[in-house]
Amino acid sequence: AGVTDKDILNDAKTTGDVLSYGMGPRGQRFSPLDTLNTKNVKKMHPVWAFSLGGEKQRGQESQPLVHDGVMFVTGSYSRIYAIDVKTGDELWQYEARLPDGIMPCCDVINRGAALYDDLVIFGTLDAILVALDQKTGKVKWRKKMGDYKAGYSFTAAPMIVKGKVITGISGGEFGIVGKVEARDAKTGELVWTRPTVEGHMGYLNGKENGITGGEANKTWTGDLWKTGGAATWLGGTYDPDQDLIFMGTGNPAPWNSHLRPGDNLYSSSRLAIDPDTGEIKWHFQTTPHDGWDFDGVNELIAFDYKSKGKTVKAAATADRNGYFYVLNRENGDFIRGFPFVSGITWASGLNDDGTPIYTETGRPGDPSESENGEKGKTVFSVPSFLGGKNWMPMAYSEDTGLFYVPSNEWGMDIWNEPVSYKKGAAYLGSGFTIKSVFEDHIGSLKAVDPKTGETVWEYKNGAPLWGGVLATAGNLVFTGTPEGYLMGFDAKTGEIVYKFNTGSGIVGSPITWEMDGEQYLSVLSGWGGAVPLWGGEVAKRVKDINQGGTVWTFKLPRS
Ligand SMILES: O=C(O)c1cc(C(=O)O)c2c(n1)C(=O)C(=O)c1cc(C(=O)O)[nH]c1-2
Ligand SMILES: [Ca+2]
Repeated sequence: AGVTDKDILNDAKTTGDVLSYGMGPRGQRFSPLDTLNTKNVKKMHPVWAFSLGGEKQRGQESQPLVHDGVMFVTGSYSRIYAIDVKTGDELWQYEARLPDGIMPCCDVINRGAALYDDLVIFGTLDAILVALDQKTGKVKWRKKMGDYKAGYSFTAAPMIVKGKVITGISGGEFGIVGKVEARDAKTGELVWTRPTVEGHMGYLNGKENGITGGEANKTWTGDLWKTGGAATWLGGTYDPDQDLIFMGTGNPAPWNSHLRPGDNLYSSSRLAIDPDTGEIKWHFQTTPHDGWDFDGVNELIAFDYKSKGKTVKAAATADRNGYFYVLNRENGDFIRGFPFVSGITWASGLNDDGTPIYTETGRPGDPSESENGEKGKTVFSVPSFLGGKNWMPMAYSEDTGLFYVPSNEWGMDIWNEPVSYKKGAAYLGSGFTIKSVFEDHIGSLKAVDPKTGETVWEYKNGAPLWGGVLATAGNLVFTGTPEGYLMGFDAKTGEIVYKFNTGSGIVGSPITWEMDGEQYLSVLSGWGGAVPLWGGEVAKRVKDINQGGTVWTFKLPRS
C-alpha cells in the first residue's frame, strides 16, 4: 500500500518499516525493538550483502529505507536501488545521467531518499529532484532545484511533511543563496520557497509572499547578501507537536569574514519554518559572523524531558563549532549549551542567550591588514572546519535520556585571503590545514546528558568518525568507523558489545527493523566524504582505507 502522511508520522513507533531519514520525523534514530540486546548481539551475523558497484562511486553516506519487503538505498553517484529485503536480490536500479560540470564541495555523496504514496524521491548531485515508481523504478516526475553551473548541488535526503516534499540545497562554498522548498510530493509542483539569506523574497504558490525574512543590508555589507551562501545542505527534521520544520543553514559566503561585517543572517543557524507557508517562525544562530566554516546545518532533534515536575519541550543539536545546544522548541529560546569537544579556541563560552563569547585570538586575521594584503594572520582553531561534529547524525535514546554524538577532536591552521565572487567558482577567501590534537584518536563517540552537559561515556576511535548513530530499546548503540567496523555499544556503559569488519570505511547511517518476528540491522559501507578530500595530515592517516560500496544486512541466528 502507498505510504501516507500518517505512516510517516508514526515511523518511529512502527517497527516493521523505516519510512524516513532519521527513522521518524523528529530524527531521533531510536528503535523500540529489543529482540536484539546486549546479551545476544554477539551472535548477530550478516544475512546478505549487496554491492553498489560502479567506479565513480565513493562515500556511501546513505541511510536505507524499508517498506513492503523492499529496501531503497541511494548510491553516492546519484543512483538508487530497490532490493528484496529477504534475499538481497536487486529489483531495479536507476542511474541519473550527470553532466560533467557538477560542483559538489565535499565528494560525490547522497544521504538517502524519501517515500510517499507509491513514489520514492531522491535528489541528484546536479540538483534535480527525481520521483520514481517504487515498484518499477520508472521516473514519474523530475524537477530542477538549482543551477549546477552556478554551484548548486544536492546531497541530502528529502523529507515529507503533510504531503509535501521538503528540500534544502548545497553550494555554500560557491556563493549560492540557500533556500528551503516545498513541493507537492505527488506531482513535484512547487508550493513555496524560503531563501535563507536575509533580504531575498519568498514565494508561495508562484507569487512573492511578501516575506523577505529581514532587510537586505541589516546584517550584511554591500551586495554580499546576493551571494551569501547559508546553504541548507543537510535537510531537516519535523516536529509534529509544534508543526514546525527545523532546518539548519550553512556558512555565510565567502569564508573570509572580514569581507562581510555583521551577523550575516540566516547563516550558521537553526530555522523553525511553517510547513504551510515557508515562513520563518524563529531562528537561533549558533555562530554569528561565522569565520571558520562552522556551518549550522547539524540536525536539530526534538525531545521532551522532565524538570521540576514539568515537561520541557526541547530540541538539541551538536554544532560543528563544538558546542551542544538545548533549545526551547516552541520559540527557539536558549535553555543551555556546553562544549562536547575539548580545547575550543574560537570562543571562551556562551552568553546567557546562547551567543558565543569570541576570543580575541580565535578569528583568522584580515588580509587587508597584512603587509602585502595577500594573506591575513594564521590562527590555530579548534574545532577544525570539519567540526566537533559534521553531518553524521546523532541518536537520542528515550530509555537512557542520552544523546549519542559522533564527534571528532581536531583543529586547523586557518588564514584569510582576498576573494571576489565569480559564478561557478569556489568562493572561500580562506586556506586551511587540518591537524589532529591527540596522539591516539580523532573520533569520539560520546554519550551526552542534555540536562547536565555531562559526558557519561566515551569511545575513542583512531580515525575521524563519519557515520551515523542508531540507538535501540535493547540498550544498544550502533555506529561505524572508517576502519570498516560496524560497532555495537552498551547504551548505558559504553562497553563494546559488537564489532564486525565490513571491508571498507563506514560513513552511512545504520537502521533496524523487524520482519517475521526477527530483528534486522542494515548499514552501508564505502569510504569517502569530506575527510579524504580535505583532511590534510589527517587524510594521510586514513589514506590506506580501501573504497567500497556495499549494503550489509544482519540478524540473529534463528533460535
Ligand atoms: O556549504 C555547503 O553547501 C556544504 C555542502 C556540503 C554537502 O552538500 O555535502 C558539505 C559542506 N558544506 C561542508 O561544509 C562540509 O563540511 C561537508 C562534509 C560533507 C560530507 O558529506 O562529508 N559534506 C559537506
Ligand atoms: Ca560549508
